[in-house]
Amino acid sequence: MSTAEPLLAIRDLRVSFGERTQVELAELTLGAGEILGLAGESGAGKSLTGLAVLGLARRAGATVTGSIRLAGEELVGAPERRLRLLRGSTMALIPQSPAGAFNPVLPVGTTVLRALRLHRGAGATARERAESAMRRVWLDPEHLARYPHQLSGGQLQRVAIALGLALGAQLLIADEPTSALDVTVQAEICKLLAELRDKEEMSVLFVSHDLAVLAGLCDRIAVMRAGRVIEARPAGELVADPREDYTRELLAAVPRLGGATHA
Ligand SMILES: Nc1ncnc2c1ncn2[C@@H]1O[C@H](COP(=O)(O)OP(=O)(O)OP(=O)(O)O)[C@@H](O)[C@H]1O
Repeated sequence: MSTAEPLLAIRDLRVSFGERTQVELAELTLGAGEILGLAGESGAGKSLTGLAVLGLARRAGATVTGSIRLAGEELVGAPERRLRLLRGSTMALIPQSPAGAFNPVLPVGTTVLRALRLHRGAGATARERAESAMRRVWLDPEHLARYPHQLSGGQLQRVAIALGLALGAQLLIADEPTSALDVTVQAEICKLLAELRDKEEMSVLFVSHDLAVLAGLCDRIAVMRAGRVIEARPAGELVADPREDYTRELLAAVPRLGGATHA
């Protein structure tokens, strides 16, 4: 990758189902060590954008055109095999509910080790990688021996992040990763993502309808409406001085961000 190119560069992206275009992005970029928030009301196209980056929108039946470059590599039109490989190495999905990512009848470590062996080959290092990744998400590696139901929602989410780290992800695509968690656990996951950004140059595309969460975590926020980005700016600026009425309305709905003054 040339140094001038951001880790993720989206240009002229269009995601459609039949005649209906649901996402139309002229340009959106994400640098190494940056957390970009995707905000907007339900149906704005946030998740679909994340799915398109992961190469999963086509599998969901969408037509995807334009360009999505990850570390200099074009993803739109890339073979499914290549996309599957990238999903297990360069990028990882952090889902809303990590429970779905783990087999309920297996210790979470078994799922993690299987994924590591599948993507990174066999070897004694798989266990070491898994244990080291657990420490990076502030969990004792002994948690690998537990079953999903023996872990709290926040712990399970951290194991999901650990799996992405162990696989070597440079980009985490987090789709509402905290909305199923209570507020203190939410804050803990955000703190962890911020630490991974600061210490490891991790990049995160953080999809959320919760502007308060995004404002506290993200370097930049892109506000989506009807499939388009209507403003994308540094988080602090966007919250303090929104340019678009729609952004102002979204902020007004969040009391913690001064809804009382905007309402
Ligand atoms: N598989 C699909 N088939 C047809 N339309 C779809 C499909 N997936 C998403 N859409 C449509 O694309 C639009 C964008 O959906 P998307 O899930 O990206 O919204 P969102 O901003 O993430 O909303 P939410 O916060 O509710 O998840 C919606 O109108 C949705 O109905």
